[in-house]
Amino acid sequence: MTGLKWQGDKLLVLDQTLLPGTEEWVSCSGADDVAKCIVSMKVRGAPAIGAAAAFGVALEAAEAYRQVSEHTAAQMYPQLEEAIVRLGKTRPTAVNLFWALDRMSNALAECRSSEATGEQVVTTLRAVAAAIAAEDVQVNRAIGRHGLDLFRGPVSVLTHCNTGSLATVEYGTALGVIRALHEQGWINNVYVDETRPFLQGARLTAYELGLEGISHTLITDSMAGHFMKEGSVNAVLVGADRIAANGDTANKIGTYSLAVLCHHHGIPFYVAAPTSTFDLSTPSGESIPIEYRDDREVLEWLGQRSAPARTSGINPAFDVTPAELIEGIITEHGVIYLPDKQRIANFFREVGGDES
Ligand SMILES: CSC[C@@H](O)[C@@H](O)C(=O)COP(=O)(O)O
Repeated sequence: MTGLKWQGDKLLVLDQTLLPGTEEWVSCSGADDVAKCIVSMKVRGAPAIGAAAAFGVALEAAEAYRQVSEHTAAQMYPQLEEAIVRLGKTRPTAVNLFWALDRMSNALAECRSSEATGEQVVTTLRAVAAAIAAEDVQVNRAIGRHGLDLFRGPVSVLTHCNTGSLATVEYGTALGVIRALHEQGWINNVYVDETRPFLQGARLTAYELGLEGISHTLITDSMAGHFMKEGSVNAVLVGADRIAANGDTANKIGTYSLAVLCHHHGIPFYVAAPTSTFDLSTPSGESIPIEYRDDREVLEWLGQRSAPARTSGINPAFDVTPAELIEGIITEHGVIYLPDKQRIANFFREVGGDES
């Protein structure tokens, strides 16, 4: 399954806020439509946001090309630069958004320096966006394969938030590893944290696992320790929104608590993420920007106030897990065991990634 359908002249976004009850696709024809989908969480999950934003820039190029009278690329650039800025302001934590927008920006700069025609700009940006989406699927499948190296046979795992096809372009990161384990017949059960307050686990992960026929049990976030203590959980697998140069990892709020619980119970805690989720220019988790969302997500339940009228709330959407609590980061190029600054730098040197 996928939550993004690229149709060349438009992007269809599966409205994730309505799942699992209703499958409704929203049609986007420009960067603003895509930005609104990201802000309202119709599309969410770090790699999915990146791919959607890239398509948003490509759609804007077609829109700009239709509007310019003489069809010269020079007239299109200000509109496209504005679109990139607009998309970059949608959500602050998931670095894949900025990674994808940088790729689109670089493509635009190349068009400019090669004096491309307006039509060539449209074609180029469409091709780069489509490549970002296609690569994501391949990368997730590779993460799934490398994740198998960590296991020898049947296991029960616990996961948090949604890291599946809906959070990516297809297949998923942590959920991709779970899919790969399931394909081996190695999943006894998946404990799915409901993931308060937005319920990505209850609404989306349970939905995806159900579609795949993967055995799963929904729990509230606060039950994780109980099931670890009774020996029901063999490993925890989560995704990431941004990984700093020293391995500190920002992910959905509640991830840090899971890592601490794993440490206490001697359960391996794994992060599954593409190399595009590493931000090597951020030295440690302290500098990762954390998104604070509307307090009403905490103070209300199904749109009805559940807390007393005068009670205030606070809603950080992500937390940071220190690298020392992470047993391994599963990437498309292999696993970085016991990640730290040196091991991550060595890894990127070996795989030939950008270390700037
Ligand atoms: C492959 S997804 C990794 C993370 O993006 C995911 O676990 C997560 O935290 C998503 O947060 P969200 O706020 O739903 O966009």
